[in-house]
Amino acid sequence: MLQIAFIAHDRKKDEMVNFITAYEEAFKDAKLYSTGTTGSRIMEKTNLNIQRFMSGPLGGDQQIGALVAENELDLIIFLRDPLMAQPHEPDITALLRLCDVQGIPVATNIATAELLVKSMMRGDFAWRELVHKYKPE
Ligand SMILES: O=C(CO)COP(=O)(O)O
Repeated sequence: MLQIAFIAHDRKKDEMVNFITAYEEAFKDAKLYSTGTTGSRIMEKTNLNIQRFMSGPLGGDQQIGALVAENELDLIIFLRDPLMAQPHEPDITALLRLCDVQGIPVATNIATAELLVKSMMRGDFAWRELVHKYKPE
């Protein structure tokens, strides 16, 4: 089962909710995670069940980062706000760095998110199942 995380900064939350609503079917068989407020907003508008972590500024990005460090996540959709400074910028940078360490597909804008989700729907993420299967203990 694919494991996916959703994160959106405040001014990107509507875009995230609209996107997930449009592609809800594609996410229904995955194990889903999110930061606190993003997850609440998505669950209000969809039937998806999401395991929510802390809100981003309170450590949610770091909690998702811990899953990335263990190579547990297969896809991250992280709609960042490029025009607003965040108090927890170091956490955001750390999360994206860990995605690069593990080679995890991560979308930071809606155009990339759409391409990755379409690719996931086609089955292009099968290699991630192998990552899980052969992960060292
Ligand atoms: O700040 C965030 C990610 O950096 C998102 O956190 P929330 O989903 O709790 O708003």
